[in-house]
Amino acid sequence: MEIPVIDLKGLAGGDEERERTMAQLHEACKDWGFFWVENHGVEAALMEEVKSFVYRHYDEHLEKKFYASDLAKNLHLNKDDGDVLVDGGDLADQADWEATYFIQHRPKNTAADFPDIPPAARESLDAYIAQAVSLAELLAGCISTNLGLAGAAGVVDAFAPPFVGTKFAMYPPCPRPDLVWGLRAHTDAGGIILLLQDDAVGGLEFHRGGREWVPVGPTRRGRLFVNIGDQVEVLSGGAYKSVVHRVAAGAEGRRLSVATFYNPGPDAVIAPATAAAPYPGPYRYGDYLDYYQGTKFGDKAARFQAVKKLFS
Ligand SMILES: O=C(O)CCC(=O)C(=O)O
Ligand SMILES: [Fe+2]
Repeated sequence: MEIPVIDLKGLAGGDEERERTMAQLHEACKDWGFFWVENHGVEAALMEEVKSFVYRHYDEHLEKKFYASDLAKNLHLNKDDGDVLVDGGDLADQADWEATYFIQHRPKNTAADFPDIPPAARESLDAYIAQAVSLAELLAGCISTNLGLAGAAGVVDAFAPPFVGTKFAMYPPCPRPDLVWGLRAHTDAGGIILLLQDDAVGGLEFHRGGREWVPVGPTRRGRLFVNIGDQVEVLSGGAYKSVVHRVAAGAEGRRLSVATFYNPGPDAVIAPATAAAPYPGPYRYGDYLDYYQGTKFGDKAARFQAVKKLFS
């Protein structure tokens, strides 16, 4: 089965078309937890400008540092000596083969803290983020409607004031993809995640139905990829699930991804739609996040249980 592709143009159509699109979105959230969107309102030219910036910034500022890191040096040693100096199992449990940086956009824009971003790139980034936030808010509104969550219970109000930030990532070619992941399996802590990713190199995989790993594959036709995080699962009372995903390290070609997280603000209070659901809440999102930092690569159900005990 193919990952759903939702054409968001339908939301602006007549009643029937809009209803059909809303139903497609509901099915994608309920049955998959991840999907592609097209006609999403984020300009293709801006997407290209952001990607060019990420490549250039990596080439100029990050690549050398990355290959000088202990992780990269150890993997090269292994390869050259034909000798296993690092225990593979342990390494894959401890490190990710990725070069990343994070910029916060809301409530505060921290792009100015990065002197390496030239003004023109900064302008493209800001414009891209403004459109990405509009898209996230559109999806948040549709998700709330589909879940029957009105007013303060809806995603936008529950998250207010939202935290928005972007993780820029490059997954460099890896000499030993058998020893390490690009990014270990996890669910995302927050709300709605918009992913602008590579159109040539794949590696991202989602664990569908807890049974099979579904490769997302390179981006086609200017689409963006969307997945939902733990807070949408909690708000929905489990109607929608955040899905475990990981990134495989690849031997050939580097992979780019730009993940924009539309999350609750730290003081937002999150609670499940129905009291009967086996979910924590109400809790402060900042408390959830503190607990998540240490358990990101652990079991989600255990995390929900622990948060319930600790904070609800
Ligand atoms: O790089 C990707 O495609 C996904 C990144 C991701 O899952 C994350 O940062 O949470
Ligand atoms: Fe993720």
